[in-house]
Amino acid sequence: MIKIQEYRPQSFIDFTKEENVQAYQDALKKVRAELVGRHYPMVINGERVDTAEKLTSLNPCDTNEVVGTTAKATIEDAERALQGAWTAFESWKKWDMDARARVLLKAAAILKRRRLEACALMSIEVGKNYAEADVEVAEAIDFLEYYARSAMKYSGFGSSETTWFEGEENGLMSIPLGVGVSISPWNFPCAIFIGMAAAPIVVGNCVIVKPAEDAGLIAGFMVDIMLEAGLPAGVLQFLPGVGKEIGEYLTTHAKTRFITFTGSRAVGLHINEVAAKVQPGQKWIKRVIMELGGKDGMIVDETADLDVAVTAAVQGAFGFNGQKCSAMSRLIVVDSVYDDVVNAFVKRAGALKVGTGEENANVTAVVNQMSFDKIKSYLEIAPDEGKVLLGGNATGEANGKQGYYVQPTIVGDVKRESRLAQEEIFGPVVSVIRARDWQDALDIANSTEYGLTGGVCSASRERLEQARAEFEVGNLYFNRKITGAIVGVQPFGGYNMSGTDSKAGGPDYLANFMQLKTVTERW
Ligand SMILES: NC(=O)c1ccc[n+]([C@@H]2O[C@H](COP(=O)([O-])OP(=O)(O)OC[C@H]3O[C@@H](n4cnc5c(N)ncnc54)[C@H](O)[C@@H]3O)[C@@H](O)[C@H]2O)c1
Ligand SMILES: N[C@@H](CCC=O)C(=O)O
Repeated sequence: MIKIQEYRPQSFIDFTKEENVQAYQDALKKVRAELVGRHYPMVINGERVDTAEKLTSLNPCDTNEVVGTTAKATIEDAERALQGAWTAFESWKKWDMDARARVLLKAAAILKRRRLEACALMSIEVGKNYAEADVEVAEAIDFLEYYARSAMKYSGFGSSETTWFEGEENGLMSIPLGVGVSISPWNFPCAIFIGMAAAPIVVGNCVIVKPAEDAGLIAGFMVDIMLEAGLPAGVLQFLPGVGKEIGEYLTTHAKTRFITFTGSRAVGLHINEVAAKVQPGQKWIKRVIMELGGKDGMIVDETADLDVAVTAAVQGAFGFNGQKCSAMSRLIVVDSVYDDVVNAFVKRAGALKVGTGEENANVTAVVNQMSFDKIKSYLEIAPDEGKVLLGGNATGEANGKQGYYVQPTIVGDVKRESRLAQEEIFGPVVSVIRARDWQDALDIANSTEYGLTGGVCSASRERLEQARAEFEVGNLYFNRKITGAIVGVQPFGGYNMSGTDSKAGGPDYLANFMQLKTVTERW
């Protein structure tokens, strides 16, 4: 077994220190000189292969800027990648678990050295500010480090415990599934992208990775690191392309053994449906692991520390412009403290600066035109569904730059059953809902079809214990923000329509990508 230190999450960079801000700005210059304008081809069977058509990544904070391009895979490319991955599987599955884990550890080491480059690239490609980009790259390093260590417990015959039985040897072997497809979103294009690839790979599977259309460059950057770390040809097939085309082809394909998907509820449910249909020649029931959207609520009751609650609300709602599945999009406040909480929340959110990721603004542009239009459509109905207390406009401009800018928006007295209170908007828009009392607040919190993150700000032990038992979410937080789960510390995944609760960054996550074989030998 490899001798390595116990897993410890990465610490975050302190951007209150001038030298760290300077280092970030130097990285932005380096990335602008070396990565912006670059083209990433596909990687199939270890070869870089290009396509006639390309996908273009735009800077959302300055839509006049093309950040770079990737190949746009065709159905034929997808077929070749799938067949090639099955060939690679024949040898990769026989690699020693430690040897596979070593590739992840090496990739983590390279990423640590290139940490600020990865951050800077995301500031330009998806508009993350410094802290948001840093937290994400730290998470990507953590996934690699954590899954490498987790894999070791599945090494060898009898790696899972069975009960002793006289006269026999019994053992439970964990074996990889085969070739799967990993389809990722643009909002965590480094951490989720690499976490969903590294986990199946380290336990012996081969994976076709299909990044989101808006974030192909950071995905290409991460693939380069995995290859530099020594991943053999065909184990990780990089297939940038359009979800509705190659994503659809691969999820429907008879030779796809598993699908790991993170993205919207609509696409996730569609994939779940097509994957369930058995295709001619298909030998297995496809395993589907999916993490979807959220409409996450945080309750503030009359016993809460107001300052703690408002800080948690601002961080949870507006971090990366509310473009997190975990974002606090519903603030549920009990009537007796409603005015105090909401006034303080509006005041604090009103001080947030809107601008580019590169300028390290608090709130930057949302990712693309479709997202901008969708958020705008919710802002249009906001005055009918509540009282707009802050923002309310999709300006499309900030500090002279054209981009997908939306003002931080707070809508008060939103009705609990309204669209604003029930549908995932995925932008800097918060619905505040007035509850009669604590029990009413908990009922409102549980009144959506989602169940990803949730929070309670309260000093009442009794209420916290009730929420621990009754708040229906996969990740529940007390007296802090409801975003920012750390690998190994807060395993992440949702209930109900938020997903299959696979708990990325948790102790059992790798089991999603293995099948168990019980072997008995009578002596
Ligand atoms: N629960 C979580 O852990 C988690 C984490 C991040 C994001 N999300 C969710 O992701 C969503 C935002 O991401 P998005 O806009 O990229 O989501 P999306 O569903 O639009 O796209 C996700 C991926 O699916 C692909 N895709 C689209 N149609 C497809 C099809 N028919 N077949 C196969 N693949 C297809 C896309 O190309 C993309 O790579 C939000 O709903 C957010 O809550 C959830
Ligand atoms: N894991 C992240 C959210 C990922 C979804 O967008 C968090 O905990 O905030």
